[in-house]
Amino acid sequence: MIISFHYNIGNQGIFHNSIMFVKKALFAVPNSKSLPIGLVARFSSATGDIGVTVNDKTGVATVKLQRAPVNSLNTGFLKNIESTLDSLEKEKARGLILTSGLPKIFTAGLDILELYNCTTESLTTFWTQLQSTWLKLHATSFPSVALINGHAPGAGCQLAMSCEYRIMLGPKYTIGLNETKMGIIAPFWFVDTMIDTLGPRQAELALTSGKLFTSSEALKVGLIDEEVGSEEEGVAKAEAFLSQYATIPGTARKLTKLMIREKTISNLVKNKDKDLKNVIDLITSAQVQKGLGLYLQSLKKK
Ligand SMILES: CCCCCC/C=C/CC(=O)SCCNC(=O)CCNC(=O)[C@H](O)C(C)(C)COP(=O)(O)OP(=O)(O)OC[C@H]1O[C@@H](n2cnc3c(N)ncnc32)[C@H](O)[C@@H]1OP(=O)(O)O
Repeated sequence: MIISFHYNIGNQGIFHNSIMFVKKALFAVPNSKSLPIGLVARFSSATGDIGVTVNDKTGVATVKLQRAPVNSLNTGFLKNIESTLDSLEKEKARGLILTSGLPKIFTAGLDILELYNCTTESLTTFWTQLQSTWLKLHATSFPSVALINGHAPGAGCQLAMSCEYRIMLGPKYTIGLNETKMGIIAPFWFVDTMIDTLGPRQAELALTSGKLFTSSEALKVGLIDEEVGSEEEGVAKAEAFLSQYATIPGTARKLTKLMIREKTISNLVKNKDKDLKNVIDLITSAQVQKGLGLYLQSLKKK
């Protein structure tokens, strides 16, 4: 049986039971409103929706990001993602498939509106939430797969790299850390994650040029693990990857993962304040604000 719900941890919490014969919801939904089974509810919200579907045979949760138009990551949406991960940890999920519920976009990365014309206070709230959400995703106790079913620039690539396995739908979409193209630099923990994923040589080439890789280029350099031709194929491959862990003792698996990721995680944990200061200094500078304004305009002109 599959248990599915949709939730949004803003003021308008949603519990959307779309599948009949639900015996019990596996996950507690903070601030949620119960709705009659079968009733479809949609609230548009600045904090986005997260659709969670749990396969109760395997314990694997599929988490679909849904914040139209491009799943850009603002404070509320990041908080929503973090709360979802907390629920999955609490309920001892056996695996995560992180994907998008929108056509063509995995996530467009950071919401540039959180960076443009921001105050030091709003940027601090935003960036602290980003650090916190990323630390949760990077250190999940359960295995994670990013099913990249659309473009994944900037922090979209960062979220994908933090999953343990990446499957990307080809051939139309791109993925990468494109910060230098925007005249900004990737934070050191994005850089660390890319070095962990690609090795220093390919990471340097990718980061200095702000390269957005096609799926086949990404496969070649090891930014993704598999390229697929359809979402169905992607789901099947993700499930196959996760199924190998059914027979591996969870604690041994988790500790091994954390040992490998420890350096990158503790680099951020120890240097959170320094990271925040770097971001505030860079993002609030007149030059970067001008560049971000032009970048936003260029996106809107298309
Ligand atoms: C010292 C450390 C400093 C740290 C600095 C911070 C690090 C940065 C990490 C980041 O993640 S920065 C963001 C990186 N992302 C991008 O550059 C993506 C930009 N967007 C696109 O390339 C395209 O929009 C797309 C994702 C390929 C989708 O293309 P599509 O043609 O489908 O849609 P659009 O018409 O372009 O966009 C629709 C709508 O969304 C707005 N939008 C797009 N991306 C963003 C975004 N990241 N943030 C906010 N808004 C975004 C776009 O302007 C359109 O708006 P409207 O015209 O409909 O108003």
